[in-house]
Amino acid sequence: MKTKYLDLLAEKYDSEEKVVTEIINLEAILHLPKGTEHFVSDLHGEYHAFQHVLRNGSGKVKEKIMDIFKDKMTAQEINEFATLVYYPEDKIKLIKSKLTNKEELHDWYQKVICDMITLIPYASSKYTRSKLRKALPEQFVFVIEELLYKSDKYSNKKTYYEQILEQIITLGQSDKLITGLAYTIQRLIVDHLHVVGDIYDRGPDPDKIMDTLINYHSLDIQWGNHDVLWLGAYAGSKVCLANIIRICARYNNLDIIEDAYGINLRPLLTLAEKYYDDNPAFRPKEHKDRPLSGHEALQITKIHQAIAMIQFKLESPIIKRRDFFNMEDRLVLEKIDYEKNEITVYGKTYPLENTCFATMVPSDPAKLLAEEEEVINKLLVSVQHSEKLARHMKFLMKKGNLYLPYNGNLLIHGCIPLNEDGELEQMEIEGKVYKGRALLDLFESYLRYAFSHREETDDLATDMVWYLWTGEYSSLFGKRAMTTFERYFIKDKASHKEVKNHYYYLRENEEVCRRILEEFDLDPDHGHIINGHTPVKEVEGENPIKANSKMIVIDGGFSKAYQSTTGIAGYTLLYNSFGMQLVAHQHFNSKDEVIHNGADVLSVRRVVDKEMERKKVGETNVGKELQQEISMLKKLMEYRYMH
Ligand SMILES: O=P(O)(O)OC[C@H]1O[C@](O)(COP(=O)(O)O)[C@@H](O)[C@@H]1O
Ligand SMILES: [Mn+2]
Repeated sequence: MKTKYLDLLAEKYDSEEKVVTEIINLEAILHLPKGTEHFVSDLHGEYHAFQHVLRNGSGKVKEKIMDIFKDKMTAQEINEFATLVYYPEDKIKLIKSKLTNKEELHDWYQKVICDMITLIPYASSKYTRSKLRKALPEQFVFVIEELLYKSDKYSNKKTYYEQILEQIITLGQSDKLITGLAYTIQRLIVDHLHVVGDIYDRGPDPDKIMDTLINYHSLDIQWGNHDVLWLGAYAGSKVCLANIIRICARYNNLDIIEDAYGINLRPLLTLAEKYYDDNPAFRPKEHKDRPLSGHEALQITKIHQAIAMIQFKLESPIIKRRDFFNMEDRLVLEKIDYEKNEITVYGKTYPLENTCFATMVPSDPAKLLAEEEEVINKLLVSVQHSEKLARHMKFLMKKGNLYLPYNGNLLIHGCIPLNEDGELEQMEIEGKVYKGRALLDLFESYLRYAFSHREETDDLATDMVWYLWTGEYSSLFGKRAMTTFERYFIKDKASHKEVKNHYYYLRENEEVCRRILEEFDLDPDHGHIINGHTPVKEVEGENPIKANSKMIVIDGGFSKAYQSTTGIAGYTLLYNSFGMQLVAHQHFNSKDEVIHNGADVLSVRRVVDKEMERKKVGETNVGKELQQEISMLKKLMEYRYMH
């Protein structure tokens, strides 16, 4: 090892005692049980449902409360207390509104603070004191530590402790303290969060989810195809940009574009008003909590058509300049017989309905009108100048990857493209053939390049981002083609079918999963593949745990739009030192219902895997890093102090 590095390290550890203390500390941590990992996916803008799952730790918070208080509290009291931990601000307000006098409130404060102080040591029993300290509300660390570590063996301090509590209450600090402690408990119960893709699209509040994630203590993200679409838009892909606006229009979510991200839709609206009218195929989806006036609905219908047509036109030149995308079938505008109003795709001819081709010149159907070009260019400027979007996209890049090997498992939103024999599918890019992990690494490097060269809009890297959204061998999409055009304009549903990559059938097979794990240098005896992306249809009896538990699919549909297909409201996964558990969530109605009725989402647990022996930090990713630190410190010890 370079002595220079050791000299630098010695600046931080400038005494023998400091080195020794750190080695002892790290060695000891390796023997603590591993922290709880929490996996979620396909959040699709459903901020409230996500918040609930995050705050209740997929049921873990209540479980810990039960462990401690089941003999001391009624079921009703446990519910109330759990709700307080999930939503402290709202619950405190509600309780206060019900209490009639100061004494009652005083007693309530006293009891609740004591209960929380009782729960915290249990919730933090896997952690070092220093880690617990970091999780405590900063302004109250001293007070809380006094209460947490109270020892009154000699009965000298009884009144001292009582006084601390009394002063907090009389000085009006209880609400703040209880709120802080509630968040401490949430944080202690989940050590690390994995978001296995698709934060964006369909639901109303992806931006709020991003803000939550930015403030979360520890997480990683595996991008989904919808996240990549947003990254692509920000990175300069006009076709990705057209797509995100189209999807927002379709789901009546243009507020995200206009209000949340401050992107100006006026030029698009002007164009839309000029060329389009009502059209049943483009009316926005209805939400019972966000009703639209007739006028608003009509406006969105027009915008939806305008941006969809721009999208289809923008696809054409990319398909033509990138032969190897192998997407000629998607040159749909050029497959239309404009006289007969029909289209021939995949060898079949269909009549078209609900067409809106006012801006199209049949002799050159993919040509953007000057007005359309101006609109999309202005939109791009607006997107790339949104401060909030910049913040969210940069975070998505910083915490995100296409896939992640973590603690022996492979986390990936979509798939590893396979051929029908279960071999890794090959793709030729710029004259070289790639497959498996190498293909994914290349995809990721293109995305990162495009992101850091936002001014380049038609280069290979930017086109590749769109390929990740919709290409046959994209690990995020993994279907033969996206039939968006057919879904709008062809009645026959057979034309809407999107043929899935073999992966989605072969992943039922243990051997296939084992080989994929090996491709990523993971141990097939212990690892699992964790996927999102394809809604698991519980109603039809589909099992999210596949291939003898090697494969777990956790897209149960947070997305309200998909809940009737899945029959549940999302899966999440927990992985602690005892093993892995899948949690199936029932419909989440509203936060208010939880706060008022203590009605928690009922969740059903299924054990995926049990550890034979409790797993320790030493066996985890973090443990490996700590071991490296220890070995450095030992070298420093020899070099500096052991002569
Ligand atoms: O249900 P919608 O919103 O029309 O979206 C359908 C489209 O979404 C996709 O399923 C992609 O989104 P997912 O990643 O959520 O599956 C496409 O394959 C399909 O064409
Ligand atoms: Mn997806």
